[in-house]
Amino acid sequence: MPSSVMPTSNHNDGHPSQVAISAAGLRKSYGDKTVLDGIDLNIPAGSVFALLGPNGAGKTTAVKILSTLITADAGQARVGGHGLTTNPQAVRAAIGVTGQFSAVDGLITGEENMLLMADLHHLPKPEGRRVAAELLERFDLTAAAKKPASTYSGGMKRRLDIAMTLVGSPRIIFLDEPTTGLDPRSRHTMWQIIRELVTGGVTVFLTTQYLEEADQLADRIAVLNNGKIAAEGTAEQLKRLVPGGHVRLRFTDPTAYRTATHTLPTATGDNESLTLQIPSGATQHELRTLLDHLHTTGIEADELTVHTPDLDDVFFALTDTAHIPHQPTEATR
Ligand SMILES: Nc1ncnc2c1ncn2[C@@H]1O[C@H](COP(=O)(O)OP(=O)(O)OP(=O)(O)O)[C@@H](O)[C@H]1O
Repeated sequence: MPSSVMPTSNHNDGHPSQVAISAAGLRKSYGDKTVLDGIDLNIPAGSVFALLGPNGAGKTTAVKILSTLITADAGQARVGGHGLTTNPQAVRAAIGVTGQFSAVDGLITGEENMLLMADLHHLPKPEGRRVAAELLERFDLTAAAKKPASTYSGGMKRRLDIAMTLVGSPRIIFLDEPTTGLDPRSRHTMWQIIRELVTGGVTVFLTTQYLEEADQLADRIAVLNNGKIAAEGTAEQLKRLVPGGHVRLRFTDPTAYRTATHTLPTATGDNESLTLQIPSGATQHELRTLLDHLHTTGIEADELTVHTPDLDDVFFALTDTAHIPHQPTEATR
């Protein structure tokens, strides 16, 4: 068993499942502002966990606590099999942290940043050089290696940051909003990097404001709101928590649209775009019932799309913030 994971009392198929990060009742306040109000976590080794929440929800605070940068006011946590308060040194040895408090020094080159990291991890010089060169190559930074990191683009800085984190071969990596501010191509590159890390057995604790990012990457997602975890589960489980499934019918003929409006009492219509929205799940049975009804009443829509709830619906249902930045997601499937 890797030293950075701990067995739980749960045994599956005769093998103990392994937990990379666990927490119970984590609390943190600044003055009279409660930021974390009793957070419980249980993150299996080798998985991606996404902590999702609006600005100021406490995501960075959770990362800082779990990576020993600050202490919680109450609660317990174990990271990589080590108690946060009883053995913070061992926790630090097991983890890597990248994100808003990046370790990249802009005044020195990418290569020098890497070599500094290798020194911090007490790697012998030749090995430090080899590891640095390998990681720079892996993250497509070899050509820029001799340039000051301050000249790097946002995407390059994030890649350097992750490369620096990997010098210590951490089994658990905290990525605090790893793609905030990146263009779509850099964001997809970062997603690919994260997937490769997980394939290599690393546990990833990700914070994000991007619903699509959590949907794409995470095995489990927790939505943080008002200091508490409002819901936790797989993307599919979370989507099932909220209503929002509907079928949309679009017409070009106003008469057909009006007829349909009268025969479908649960539908809400948009008279300008001649579309009708009918609450419906995406199950075969519900769709067949609707299609049968359309057929027997002679309604001929020009377009029919099925919309299943997405993480946007979940987010808006579970958090009380009206606006968060999000990437366009496939609204109709
Ligand atoms: N050192 C501090 N002193 C006082 N308040 C703080 C401190 N650090 C964080 N806060 C407050 O705690 C709350 C949570 O902050 P945190 O950075 O954890 O949120 P976040 O979910 O990461 O937000 P964002 O997405 O904007 O980064 C915010 O209201 C913030 O102002």
